[in-house]
Amino acid sequence: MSGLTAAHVTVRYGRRTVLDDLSVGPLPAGQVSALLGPNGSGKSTLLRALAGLERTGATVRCGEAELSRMRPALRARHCVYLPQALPPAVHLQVLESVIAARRAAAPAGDWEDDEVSEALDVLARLGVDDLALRYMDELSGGQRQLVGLAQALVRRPAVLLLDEPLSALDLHHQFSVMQVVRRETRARNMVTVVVLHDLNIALQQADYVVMLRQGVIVGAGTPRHVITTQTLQQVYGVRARVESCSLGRPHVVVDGVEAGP
Ligand SMILES: Nc1ncnc2c1ncn2[C@@H]1O[C@H](COP(=O)(O)OP(=O)(O)OP(=O)(O)O)[C@@H](O)[C@H]1O
Repeated sequence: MSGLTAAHVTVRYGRRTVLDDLSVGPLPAGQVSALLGPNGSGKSTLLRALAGLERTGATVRCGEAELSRMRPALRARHCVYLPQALPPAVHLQVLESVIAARRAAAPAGDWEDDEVSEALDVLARLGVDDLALRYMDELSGGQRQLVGLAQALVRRPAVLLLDEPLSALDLHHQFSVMQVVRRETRARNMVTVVVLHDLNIALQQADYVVMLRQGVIVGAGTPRHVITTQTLQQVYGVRARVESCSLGRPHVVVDGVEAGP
């Protein structure tokens, strides 16, 4: 079966069970899936479990490959995870950092002759090729986030896991980055999973969404199917509607918040 599936995902922090025997997927190949849910609902924990970065008894498969049986180095080649934290502000040129990421993903001796042009091309697709010769420790937070995405994309994974990749970006870059991620996902038939807070971006840019509440999946499917007045009330505690704009695209209008628990 094509796509990413995970079964029996259980994650505990100390005595606290955050995810209890969760199953998710298949998250389709060639499409962007968004993990949604309020703060603390378990999105990052689930993403880290998919990446193999949490101790969990889960079985994680991508197509025929069983990721959960792979050695960490091999799994990391299949599956690139970009954490919420920005890439470190080290004194390294942007271009070097992207080339280093590409080399880390390719087996030794399998580096391509045109790695410089490949790295520049990824930076150009994200609209930041003008930063190529700048140093990471001289960049703004948003610029570093874009370079982090370039480092992830240049590794050409089968599975791309992005934790809030838009958090430091301006409005233009939020949309342009999602367009690049969608395009790359389709072109390479990747499974892309993105943790998002912006439900309007999820409605317009994700193909598939999984909504979590307190570590439990309350809905999975197309954004229009999952993001509804009922789930917004139940999961986010807001009174809201999903309307169509003048171009017919869906967007969330919030009328108020429910009384606190
Ligand atoms: N290292 C940790 N140690 C203990 N508890 C943790 C740890 N990391 C996360 N948790 C707890 O696990 C739960 C899920 O956290 P997680 O970061 O997965 O949520 P999230 O949905 O990604 O939240 P946010 O939207 O705020 O980033 C939270 O209650 C959190 O406090």
